[in-house]
Amino acid sequence: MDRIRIVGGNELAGTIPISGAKNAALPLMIASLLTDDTLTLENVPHLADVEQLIRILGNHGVDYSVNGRRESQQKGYSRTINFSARNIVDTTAPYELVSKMRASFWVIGPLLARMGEAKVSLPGGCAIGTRPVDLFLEGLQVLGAELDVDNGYVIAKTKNGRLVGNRYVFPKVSVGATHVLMMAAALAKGETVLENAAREPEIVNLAECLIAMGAKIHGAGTSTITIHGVEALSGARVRVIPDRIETGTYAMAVAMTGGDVMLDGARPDLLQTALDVLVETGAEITPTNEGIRVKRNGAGIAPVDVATAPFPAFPTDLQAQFMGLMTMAKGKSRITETIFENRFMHVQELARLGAHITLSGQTAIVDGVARLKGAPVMATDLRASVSLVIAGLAAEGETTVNRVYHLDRGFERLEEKLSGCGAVIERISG
Ligand SMILES: CC(=O)N[C@H]1[C@@H](OP(=O)(O)OP(=O)(O)OC[C@H]2O[C@@H](n3ccc(=O)[nH]c3=O)[C@H](O)[C@@H]2O)O[C@H](CO)[C@@H](O)[C@@H]1O
Ligand SMILES: C=C(OP(=O)(O)O)C(=O)O
Repeated sequence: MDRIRIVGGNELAGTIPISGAKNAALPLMIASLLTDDTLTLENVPHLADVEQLIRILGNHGVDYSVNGRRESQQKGYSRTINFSARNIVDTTAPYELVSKMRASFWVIGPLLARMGEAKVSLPGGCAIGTRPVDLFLEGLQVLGAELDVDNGYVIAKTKNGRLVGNRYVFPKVSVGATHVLMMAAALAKGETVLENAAREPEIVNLAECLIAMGAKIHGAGTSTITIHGVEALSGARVRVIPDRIETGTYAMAVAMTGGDVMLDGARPDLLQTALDVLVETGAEITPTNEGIRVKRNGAGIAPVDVATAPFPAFPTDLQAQFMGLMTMAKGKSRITETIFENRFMHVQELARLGAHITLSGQTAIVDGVARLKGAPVMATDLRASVSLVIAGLAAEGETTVNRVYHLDRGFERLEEKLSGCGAVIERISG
């Protein structure tokens, strides 16, 4: 199993290119199931989750080509991929494929909308909470689906071959359920109104894609999304937005080590709350035509309290990285996780590097220390893993992060991007 070895202590300086967003690319790829035409996606990141979803879509009969070829020549770089779901040959998404990744469950929406049936295994994904799918099921039922859960599979059918538009008020904001119901409603008969919908930029990216495919959608990016179902959708060409979580992660790395880095291609509007928090910690953030410039020097890191919440608030996917940063703040900070009930797995690993963190329910109290010391640590989930990388970059001596397959799910060329800015970081294979 690969490991990442870091020798901490260097400031970061240079340019880091920001990749396409994993969490936008995945639903856009799934949207290809809605049409028998070709959906072309630009800026698709080269990540383990993307490769896994290609396999899952392939099982349904989706063909793909990368820049006109089956495989990319340039391993590890964002690519343009054409997806073609001309013939859907199988409406079952099996356990072996779906259990590896949460978002693969989302195929249930387009399969049901286009084919009138779907059998999808209950999902896996990062172990950060119980992550039920009740909202997906309730919402699809409101659109007229008949559902059964049997042997770990959701078996879904439409009554007369087509879903029927309706009003659904999410009892809780859910990114995944908003994606799924928006895709399902795009081909339903009549109008659907989704209230208390997620407002994340990835929802807006998916809505832009569906609209380019001929869907009639208003209000994506607000809490109320209205969808007038159409009979069929066509192909389109759509660009995946830059990854706001990757952007925030590298911004926090610079805030941690000090230095001066240009995050090339980053969009500040996708993570304004997190950038504002970084400014409070003492980092200098400058939006430019190319992206976002992040600098910190001198005065050290100021402690700041944060609580995660749905967009536009501070994202849960940056909570672990921010905790990494706060471990070396000049004082105490409180970090409250409100989205997932078990997203503090990084606490005990950060403690191995010398961090002082205590947990009180859903709040972590971080008492900043003057220095961290390198140690072997274990990656437990995607964002937790990268918080250990951030801490390792600032720790004295050597840190080894084990189980880096978590990192490969969501960070394209991490070692290359960081070493290009002066970090001592390498992957040790085997
Ligand atoms: C691939 C992808 O885009 N993943 C992101 C997506 O995950 P995901 O779409 O799984 O997250 P949700 O927004 O659905 O989850 C939010 C909360 O709602 C709960 N819930 C969700 C659905 C449901 O049917 N019932 C229910 O109770 C979840 O357990 C969680 O507590 O949004 C999360 C919140 O921003 C991010 O951390 C993930 O990185
Ligand atoms: C939690 C994440 O992914 P997933 O929803 O696929 O588990 C993530 O991207 O941080």
